Amino acid sequence: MPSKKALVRRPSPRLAEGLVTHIERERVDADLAVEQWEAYVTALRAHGWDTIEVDPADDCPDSVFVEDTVVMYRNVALTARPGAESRRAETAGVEEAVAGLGCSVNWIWEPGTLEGGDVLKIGDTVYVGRGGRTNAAGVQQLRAAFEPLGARVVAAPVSKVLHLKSAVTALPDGTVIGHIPKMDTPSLFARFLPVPEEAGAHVVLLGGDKLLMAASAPKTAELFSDLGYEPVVVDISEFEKLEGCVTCLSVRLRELYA
Ligand SMILES: NC(=O)NCCC[C@H](N)C(=O)O
Repeated sequence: MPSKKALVRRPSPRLAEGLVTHIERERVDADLAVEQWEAYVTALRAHGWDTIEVDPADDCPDSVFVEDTVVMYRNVALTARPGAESRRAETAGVEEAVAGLGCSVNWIWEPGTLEGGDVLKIGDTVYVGRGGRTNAAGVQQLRAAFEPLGARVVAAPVSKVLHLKSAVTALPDGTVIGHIPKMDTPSLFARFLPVPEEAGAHVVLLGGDKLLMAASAPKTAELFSDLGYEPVVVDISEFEKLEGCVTCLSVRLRELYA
């Protein structure tokens, strides 16, 4: 039986100090951010996901972006080693949470760096973005951790956006979706559908035809509806000001062993 659990982490009171790399800093409304985060968690729960709150990391401004701290493959959790030093303290609480769920835990070690936002899984293919936050040693360690378990790891250069999944994610049938101006190498993906908005490239698969998407991609939501999908739209404007997207606010655990 596949599991439907998702890790989430409440925003830090220091959220507004979060990192920005590829965009201009804008003022973040911390209260609105908490409301948006609660609505995001509610949307996951409404679609059958059992959400598990990782202990908050109030001193880490970017800790709400929990996806970056761990990568799951089957029952194995690979604890990330963020390329952003200010984010390294985030991993301890997440490691505790996944160990508590019975996962086997593995680590990215120095000199490797890797952030979960750079890892896109489509079946047993694991795409990994080599860019500002994930280095070559991180890619090698990801291969060493997951290829013996049956994964095929494909590395993709990322230079225009923060993470691989800022540029591409995938539909339930495995079609990769991306906004071409933000992609380095669209030709890497055999079955690819371009989308008209940057935020349209980000979907969280909720199950069946349902796609969790940001309100900032209305044209892409229309495109997906027209293709027979059901967009579930959430406003995450305050997280987008910090280069966050719908994927980065949770880690879905679909193959727990217990
Ligand atoms: N996976 C993601 O899209 N993570 C977003 C992280 C945003 C955060 N401000 C950062 O720069 O690390």
